[in-house]
Amino acid sequence: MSGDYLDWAEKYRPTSLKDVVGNDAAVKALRQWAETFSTGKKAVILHGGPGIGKTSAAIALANDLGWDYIELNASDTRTKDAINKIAGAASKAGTFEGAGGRKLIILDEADNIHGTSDRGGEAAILNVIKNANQPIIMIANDPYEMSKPLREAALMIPFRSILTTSIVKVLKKICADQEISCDPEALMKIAERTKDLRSAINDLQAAAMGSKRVTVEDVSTADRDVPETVFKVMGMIFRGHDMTKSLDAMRKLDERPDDVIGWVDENLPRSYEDDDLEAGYDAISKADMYLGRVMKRQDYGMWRYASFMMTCGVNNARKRKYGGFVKYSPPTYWQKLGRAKSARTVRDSLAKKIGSQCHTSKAEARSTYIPFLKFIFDKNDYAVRLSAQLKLDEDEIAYLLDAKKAAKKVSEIYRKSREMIEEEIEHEIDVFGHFSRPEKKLEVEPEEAEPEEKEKKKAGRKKPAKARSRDGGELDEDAAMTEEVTIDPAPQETEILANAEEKKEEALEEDRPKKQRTLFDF
Ligand SMILES: Nc1ncnc2c1ncn2[C@@H]1O[C@H](COP(=O)(O)OP(=O)(O)OP(=O)(O)O)[C@@H](O)[C@H]1O
Repeated sequence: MSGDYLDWAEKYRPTSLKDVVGNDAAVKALRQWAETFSTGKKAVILHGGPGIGKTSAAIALANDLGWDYIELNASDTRTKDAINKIAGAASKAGTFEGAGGRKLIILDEADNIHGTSDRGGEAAILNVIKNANQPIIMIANDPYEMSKPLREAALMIPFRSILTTSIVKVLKKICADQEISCDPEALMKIAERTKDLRSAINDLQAAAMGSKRVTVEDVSTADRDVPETVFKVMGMIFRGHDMTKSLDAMRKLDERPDDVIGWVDENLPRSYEDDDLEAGYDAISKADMYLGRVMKRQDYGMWRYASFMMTCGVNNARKRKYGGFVKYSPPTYWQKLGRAKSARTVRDSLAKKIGSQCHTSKAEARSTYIPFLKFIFDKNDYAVRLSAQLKLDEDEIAYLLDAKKAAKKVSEIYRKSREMIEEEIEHEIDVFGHFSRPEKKLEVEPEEAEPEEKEKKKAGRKKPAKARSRDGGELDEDAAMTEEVTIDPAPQETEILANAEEKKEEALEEDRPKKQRTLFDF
């Protein structure tokens, strides 16, 4: 196998019938039909659910028998011309023969032939089946969507879902080839939720993206993160054969049409090309127009047309067959909106904090103070002090610095500001309780004070345990203690005590680290 495939389902498509997993009876019947082609029916219909190996078996058969093959899509209006050409060429001996003497026509989506406006397609196929000497394999999910004459002209070979154990075997082989270590439980989980090998391979690829190990968590996270129903609807719109099913599925979704259109818009360019892409955008623009009318006229009946255009319209825009793995994503503008919203929240909480410190409105804080703060936050020293003063959290610091929350600078400023706040609290407690440091510095004691009074006063200062708390009860006790000290002093004593208090305050002031009192007091 060669080529650098992005799509694992394509990369691991079986090239020989012996590699087709499961469906042994169907594979056997197909081989027999091919080997007895000249005497039997000219066409077969391989039918069954999606992703179980119908197309793979057809291609593998051609490989095994050395036949050339051409893959056509029944829903493509150009198919009729192509088939006519092939049918015409087939009558000319020699020009149409592959290495093994045959050219196989693989006609995909044969059950969708009625979906085309060009009914001539079906007649052309019938004509080829009847007149040409070349084999045709028609692939269909639901053969009863095909006309009776077409069904009767072909041999019907049913394909069934693949056993979970067989799916696990295929996934294991892929893991080995990709050099990925994979929890058997994770493989089981992938296999159990689908009977379709293509989906299982896609799920494995999605879970293994960017890693060389796949765990159950990877598989479950993929489940959890994505609202699967939206993804299913995307699959029906971009890959489904029945446009009405996509509309029904969308209606059952718990999403508003104005949200679903974002999904369709996001995933359209990943799913379609060229003309299909253009036609798809055309359908989206019509859907958008109806959504606009809903808004303008408040006429929610218009949602019906919008929904129709974004599902059936986009589905019908597809004229070609697309293979390949498409990882559907939520609209990117949601992600942007999410980011913008969180930035708005941070800005508002910041404005509130500034507003209450500076006695200004939130709006004023937003328009005047925040830009100024952003400017002075460049000076690291100010940033720490301001962060402490405003008790900023990391989001708010990051906002002012225009940095990511995880940035080292942000966590550094945050840490230092928290230390500063703690120091400040401790200091306030000290001052409030009148203990420790001031005691040492205070040299002036009122000599005349009664020893008993002095004792009481000292005892009053040494009440740290209670002074630590600011609750009412303890304050009262402390206040009572002060009262005891100041009760009925002699005039001289009053003056001396007042002096002593003044000096004590001065000493305290000197001893106190420079505290920023207002936001802009540096
Ligand atoms: N039976 C199988 N054996 C091996 N690989 C398979 C089998 N079925 C599906 N696959 C894997 O899934 C991919 C898609 O399978 P395939 O195109 O054969 O499905 P399909 O039945 O034709 O589906 P659809 O009806 O949607 O076209 C293949 O490329 C291959 O990787």
